[in-house]
Amino acid sequence: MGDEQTGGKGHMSDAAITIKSLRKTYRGSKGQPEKQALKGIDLTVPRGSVFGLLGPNGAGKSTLINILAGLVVKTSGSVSIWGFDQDRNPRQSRAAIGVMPQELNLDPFFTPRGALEVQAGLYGISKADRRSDQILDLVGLADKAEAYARTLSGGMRRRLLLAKALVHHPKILVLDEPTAGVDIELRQMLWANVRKLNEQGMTIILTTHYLEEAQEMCDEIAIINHGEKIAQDSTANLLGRMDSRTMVIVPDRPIQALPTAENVTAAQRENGDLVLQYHSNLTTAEQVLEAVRQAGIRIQDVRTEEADLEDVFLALTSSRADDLPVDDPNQPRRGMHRVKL
Ligand SMILES: Nc1ncnc2c1ncn2[C@@H]1O[C@H](COP(=O)(O)OP(=O)(O)OP(=O)(O)O)[C@@H](O)[C@H]1O
Repeated sequence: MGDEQTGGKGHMSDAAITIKSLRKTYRGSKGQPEKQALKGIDLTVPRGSVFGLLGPNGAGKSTLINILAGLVVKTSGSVSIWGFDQDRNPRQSRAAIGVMPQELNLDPFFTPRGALEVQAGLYGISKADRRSDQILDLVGLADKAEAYARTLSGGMRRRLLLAKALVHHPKILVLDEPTAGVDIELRQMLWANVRKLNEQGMTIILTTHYLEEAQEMCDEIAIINHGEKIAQDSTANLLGRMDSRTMVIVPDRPIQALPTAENVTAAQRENGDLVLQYHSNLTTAEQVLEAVRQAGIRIQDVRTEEADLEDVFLALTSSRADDLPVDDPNQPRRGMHRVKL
């Protein structure tokens, strides 16, 4: 019935979160100009997804998340959480979402169990419905249930923040930079939990600076820049947009001259490896190899590297969206992890 009214696909109740024309302007204080942190964002987060919200520093991610969490008041626009309008149904929309914040602000005088009990009280969860021990167990804090928060390590505090976000069994869990500066063990615990919760049906929204992580974890990604959404697509489609390829060839002896071919950039690394860059919609791998043979180079070994989310991100957030970053193979690429020079 709802489908008839709305044409089906865009029906609010199909989405975990629907954001329309969301704006946030921070008032300038002490002579500072005002700051438009969000300039009219439209965003739909599908139910059941692991959704990545990415953007460079200052793009507006925290502002967006804090609006979802009810910590920042929007300037205009609408936010609907699990079908509940934030303004018209504040209680239901708040109950549908749990947020694990970035800051480790915990009351030092509470124990983890105490902190969860207080949180449950805030959400009006009856004693019989509380699952504090189960949640502490999930985040690996069962043995610290009675330790004071001030005695907990940074990692344990993060676990407790995750536990607090889960107390009221939200439909949607938001994680703001959950793995910034955490050790490998905690990172693995977090991702294992995220996967488990998602399999149980929870919608997950996360921001992360680790694009490899976003690529691995997220079904769908939105990229925001300067307060505007500049892309939203499935992770696979975003990656598919990039057709840049890098072929690295280990020649069997020092080379005399670089191969030349149209639309192919060739360079040599200090270790003698040959780096050829091309676009798969312009040039085939065979054409690249042919140019290599033409230059009299014999191949001892070869590998190719595809674009990853980092490339997509850089391409989209560089000043001209249609201007793919041009790689100088003699220079390490920004944040590049696969090409070791
Ligand atoms: N309380 C505030 N008052 C004024 N300006 C603010 C305030 N909070 C954020 N801003 C500004 O709004 C813009 C967006 O900030 P926001 O923290 O949302 O970005 P972000 O994408 O989360 O960045 P980061 O990854 O660095 O946290 C920035 O230019 C920031 O300086």
